[in-house]
Amino acid sequence: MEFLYTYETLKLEFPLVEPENAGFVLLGVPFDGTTSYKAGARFGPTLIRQATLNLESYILDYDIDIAELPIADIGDVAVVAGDPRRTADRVRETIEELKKVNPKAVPILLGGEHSQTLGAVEALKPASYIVFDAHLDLRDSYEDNPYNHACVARRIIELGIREAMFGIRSGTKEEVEYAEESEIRWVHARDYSFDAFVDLVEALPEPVYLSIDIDVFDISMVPSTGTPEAGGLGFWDVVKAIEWLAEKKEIAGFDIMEVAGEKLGDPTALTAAKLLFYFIGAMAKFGR
Ligand SMILES: N=C(N)NCCCCNCCCN
Ligand SMILES: [Mn+2]
Ligand SMILES: [Mn+2]
Repeated sequence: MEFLYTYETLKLEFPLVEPENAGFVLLGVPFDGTTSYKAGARFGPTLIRQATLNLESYILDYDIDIAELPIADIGDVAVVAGDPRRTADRVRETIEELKKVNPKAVPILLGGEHSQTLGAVEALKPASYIVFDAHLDLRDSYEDNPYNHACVARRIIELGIREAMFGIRSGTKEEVEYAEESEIRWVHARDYSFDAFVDLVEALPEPVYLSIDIDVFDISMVPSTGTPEAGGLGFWDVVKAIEWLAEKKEIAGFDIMEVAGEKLGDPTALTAAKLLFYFIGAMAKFGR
C-alpha cells in the first residue's frame, strides 16, 4: 500500500509483511530541528534499522523468533525541515491512513526528535501516556517554539491524556510545579524501581501509548542523543516495564525517540535496536 507522506528506506533484513496484514508497523521519523545541544536525530531511524543487522531475531529468554511475526516497515516520513508541527501532522496523517486499513496494527515510531511523538498520540488517542525519559518535557514553549521536543509531554497532557514518567533527572522548577498541578506523576531516575513503576501505572486507563526517549538510559549506553544526561536507567529496567505493560495493558502505540549519531555502529542505535526487538518479542510473548 502507498502512503501519502512516506518513502522507502533501509528495512529490517528478515521477511516483512504488508501493513494491511501486520501486527507491528515500523515508521521512521528522521526529524532533527529543535534540539539545542547535539544534532543528528535525522539519522536515528536509519541508524536503528542498520543496527538491527547486528542482532539475532531469536530472543533467547522468550524462545521467540521475531522474524516469524507479522512486521511491516512503511519507511520514513518525509519531514518538513525545521517545522516540528507540520512534520508531526504528517506522522498523524500516516498513522491515520494505516489505522483505516488495519485497525489492529501497533505502530512503532523510530525517531528522530521526541516532538514527533505528538503526531502519533494525536492519531491514536490513547487514554494514558507512559514515558521513559531523562526530561520532563513539560515546558510550555522552548526557544520560542511550543512544538520543541522539550514541550511534547505538555502538548499531550493538554489533550486530556493521563501521564506517568520514569527515569526523570532533568527539568525546571516550573515544570515540576506544572506536573504537580496537572497530576502528572513521575519517578526520578535515582528512585526508579519496578515496584515504583507498577505503582504508578496500575491504575492508568487504557489504551496506553508507551514512549521511550532513548536518553532515559545511562549516558554510557546512549552517547548520541540530542540532550544527554548522566545517571540514567539500565536496559533491563525498561525491558521489565515493557513486559509488564504487554501483559497487563492494551498498548495502542510505541516509540523509541531521540536516537542520533553520524556513524554506523553507534551504541545508541544498538541500544534502540535491541529494545525494539524486545518490545516486539514481549508483545508476542506476554501480550493479549
Ligand atoms: N526535553 C529536553 N530535551 N530538554 C532539553 C532542555 C535543554 C536545557 N538546556 C539548558 C541549558 C541551560 N544553560
Ligand atoms: Mn529526554
Ligand atoms: Mn523527551
